[in-house]
Amino acid sequence: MEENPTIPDEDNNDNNNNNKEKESKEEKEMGSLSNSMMHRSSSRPQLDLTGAAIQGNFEERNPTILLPNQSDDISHLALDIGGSLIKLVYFSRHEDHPADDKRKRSIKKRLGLSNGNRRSYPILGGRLHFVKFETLKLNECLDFISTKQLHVGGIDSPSYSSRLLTDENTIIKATGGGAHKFADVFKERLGVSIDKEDEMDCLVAGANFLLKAIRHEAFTHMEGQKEFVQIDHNDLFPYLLVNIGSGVSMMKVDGDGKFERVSGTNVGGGTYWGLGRLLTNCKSFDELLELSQRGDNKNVDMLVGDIYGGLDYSKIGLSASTIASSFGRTISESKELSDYRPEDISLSLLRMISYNIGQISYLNALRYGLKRIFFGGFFIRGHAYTMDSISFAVHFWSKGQAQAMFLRHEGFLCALGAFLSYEKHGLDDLMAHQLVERFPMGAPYVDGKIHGPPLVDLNEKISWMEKFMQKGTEITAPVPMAPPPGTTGVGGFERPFSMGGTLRSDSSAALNIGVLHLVPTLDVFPLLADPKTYEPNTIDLADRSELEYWFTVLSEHLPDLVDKAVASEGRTDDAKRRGGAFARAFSAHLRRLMEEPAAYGKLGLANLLEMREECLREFQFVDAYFSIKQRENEASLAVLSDLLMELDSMNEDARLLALIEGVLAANIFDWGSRACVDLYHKGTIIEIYRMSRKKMHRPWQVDDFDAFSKRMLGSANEKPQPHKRALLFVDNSGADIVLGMLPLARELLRRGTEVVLVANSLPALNDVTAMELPEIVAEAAKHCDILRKAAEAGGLLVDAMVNIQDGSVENTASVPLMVVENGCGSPCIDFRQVSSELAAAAKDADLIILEGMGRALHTNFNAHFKCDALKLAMVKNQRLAEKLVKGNIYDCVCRYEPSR
Ligand SMILES: Nc1ncnc2c1ncn2[C@@H]1O[C@H](COP(=O)(O)OP(=O)(O)O)[C@@H](O)[C@H]1O
Ligand SMILES: CC(C)(COP(=O)(O)O)[C@@H](O)C(=O)NCCC(=O)O
Ligand SMILES: [Mn+2]
Repeated sequence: MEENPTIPDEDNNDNNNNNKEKESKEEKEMGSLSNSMMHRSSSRPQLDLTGAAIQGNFEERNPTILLPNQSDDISHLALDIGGSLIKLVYFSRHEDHPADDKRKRSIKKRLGLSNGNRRSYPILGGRLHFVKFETLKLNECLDFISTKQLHVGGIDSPSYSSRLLTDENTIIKATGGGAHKFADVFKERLGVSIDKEDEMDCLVAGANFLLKAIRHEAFTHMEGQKEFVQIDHNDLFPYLLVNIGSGVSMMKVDGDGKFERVSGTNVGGGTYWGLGRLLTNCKSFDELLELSQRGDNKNVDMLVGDIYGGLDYSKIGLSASTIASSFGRTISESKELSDYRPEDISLSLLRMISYNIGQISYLNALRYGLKRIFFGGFFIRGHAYTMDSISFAVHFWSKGQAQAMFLRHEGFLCALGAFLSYEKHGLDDLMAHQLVERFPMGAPYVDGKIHGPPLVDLNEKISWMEKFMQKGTEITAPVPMAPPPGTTGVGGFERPFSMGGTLRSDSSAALNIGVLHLVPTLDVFPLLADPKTYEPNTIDLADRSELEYWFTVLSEHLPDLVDKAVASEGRTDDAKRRGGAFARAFSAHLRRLMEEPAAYGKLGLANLLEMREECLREFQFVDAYFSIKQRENEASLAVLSDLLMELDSMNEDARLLALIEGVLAANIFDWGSRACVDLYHKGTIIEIYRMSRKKMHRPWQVDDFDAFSKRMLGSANEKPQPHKRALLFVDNSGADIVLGMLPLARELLRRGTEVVLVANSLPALNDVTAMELPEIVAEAAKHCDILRKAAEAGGLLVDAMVNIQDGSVENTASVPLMVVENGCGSPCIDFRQVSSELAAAAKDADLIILEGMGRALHTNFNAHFKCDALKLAMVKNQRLAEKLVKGNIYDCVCRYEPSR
């Protein structure tokens, strides 16, 4: 029986019929602008609860709940049934109907993006889930598969109706010994046939896929430090792959499908767990591993010093603390097993096995001249000390020539390989930029195991959260450590680093993998100067003081955010409960990341800010700032014509300056900044905007305005060509977009530059979304002919679009103003993963303008582009201002970098 309370398996079991009803009611209430956004949210998986029944004993803590009519996902499943664990990889695709609104259709036509010019993927977006069970508990695994109906149908099944009955011919790919051993059980229990795939083929296919497709898959782990390794696809082979499962396999991998099993050892994970269980009476693997964390193996191991009377054997380079013989000390004393501490036994065993595997691996790497060794298999279990021990052994025996690397999906290589062996799924072509890993409340906390039945609805997920978080705080508390043992190393390795104070409890920090979202429509932004070296984050949270600072900022902002989110849904009881759950979930993620910053891959500030938005969505807050955004848009639109008149009365030079000032001043409307939110209590939107404009004195803290102005306006005797197309990455709603970016867009249009407004695909804080923009532009166009004509030409005005049939007829009176979505739902932007429409729009662009702190400072401040780039932002945080621009809060950045 698992210790943990019932927990969700992933992020896809969280909707219910109530929410469907709620959404449709809100859709009506909120009118057309929100329509399509709501649609997005309802594209989340829906659970059909009709006919749901509790199966088995009602008294049981975690009864299995059967959902006979569950029609959420169409799934595809592959298994690796090993000697110790069953690993399951399954794919889910919810019936997604991406809003095919007019804007999208029109922009697709305009940019020549038809569905036909991309390759067609049988998997058009979906998610890969990773789950494991103990092989001894095969029944739990079968129940899980049958509850989730994973064995029914496949990715090509058109609908649930075709899945009602198990197809006699349903075939599931499986590998591992159990694929042979348990084939009959699968036939009997689930009515499916097992299609056996070769384990070694799968192992290598899985490893190659992960190394190619997941950006932060491989890492080194030395002396407690985890560091992700950027793998160059062209320089991956050959390598040694060591899979430490129950037993150990060592493969020399020369390419896709090209490998040889060069060695192995029978002393592996099964040995540690089996022998450990006999010697310590532990009831679970994790318990055994946790014991080792408090162990001191010098009580069990015979050290060089024990043999040499406390002296080093320096002639052959062995210190007194070197283990001469694992468990060797137990022969010389007349002690019983019960006289030894289980902690010491567990540690001694763990080191014996890890060193042994490390050494054999190195010898094989040496034998075949391989520099890199990747370690996989669940023996490693993301355990810091195990990885340190293996790394040490490889480093020690190779005298620093070889390096051990580990894989985040360590134990799932074979299962993933089996999954990849299905033909036609198109997965093998997926690239890193088409995969987004998310860490819903569940995945990181369940350790890939299922501790109870899948949750039926969001309500249940929230209850679980309430229970689990209480327990979770216990679990995530630091483990009290015994004083670090002094003399337990192999030559010079006095003690493994991770045994020191920073050790975390591994019962909460087990599998650091999330759910892999496959998004084939994502692209690398084509205007990045060098995609290979591009790093979006300006702030690296590997720096402890940065992490602590931003942890505090985000934690302090949480109550206000919850309040906004709950208010955005009318403060209903349901919203309040979800708000509480969101706060708990996000805090838990923050705590987890404070414990181990690299737990979910390389961590930058942008990842934290995105995770906050994802967490809100997980608890079905569609748009927490919806009404605030509307209010600010209205207030700003009301004064737009006055502003435009004022601008039009200026000469060209003064106007350009006023426009840039206007963008910087209006960037103050940021509901993500603590300082700004405090300001809003002090005046109306317009008052604050005026105050902000008044303070816009040049020189700004970063001030390349003159260079930009020269490029735009030239000098008296030289008038430059206008840019052909500008991409304006817009930020916040209200004054920011209406009084800042739209007037700037208008100026560019007036000068004959096509303008593409690039906005978020999904809401984040008070950022304006691509869905909302056409309506805002339409309103603004009422005050301005330039905007109207350009918006018409760009197919943006709905009325106009009706007349010109989907915007296909060009209006030659003006260069077009267009809107594209960026593919993100975050206040920041990662240019390695943008929407295909943005990538297409970028093709003809020769100017990009990034606006706001999220997109121009937290991310991309140091990014280089192939075209001219202008980065505009007000720094709304004191510490960032000091660090980044050696200035103060409310200073401004106008950074202009001509094309490279
Ligand atoms: N929860 C667990 N239960 C049992 N063994 C575990 C667990 N977590 C990690 N392990 C370790 O992982 C090993 C199995 O690794 P795995 O890669 O799944 O191999 P196999 O395919 O042989 O089952 C076990 O022998 C044990 O050392
Ligand atoms: C979330 C944000 C990046 C949004 O800024 P924007 O891109 O809208 O200019 C920014 O508000 C932020 O960094 N806030 C946290 C810092 C603070 O509260 O001081
Ligand atoms: Mn913003």
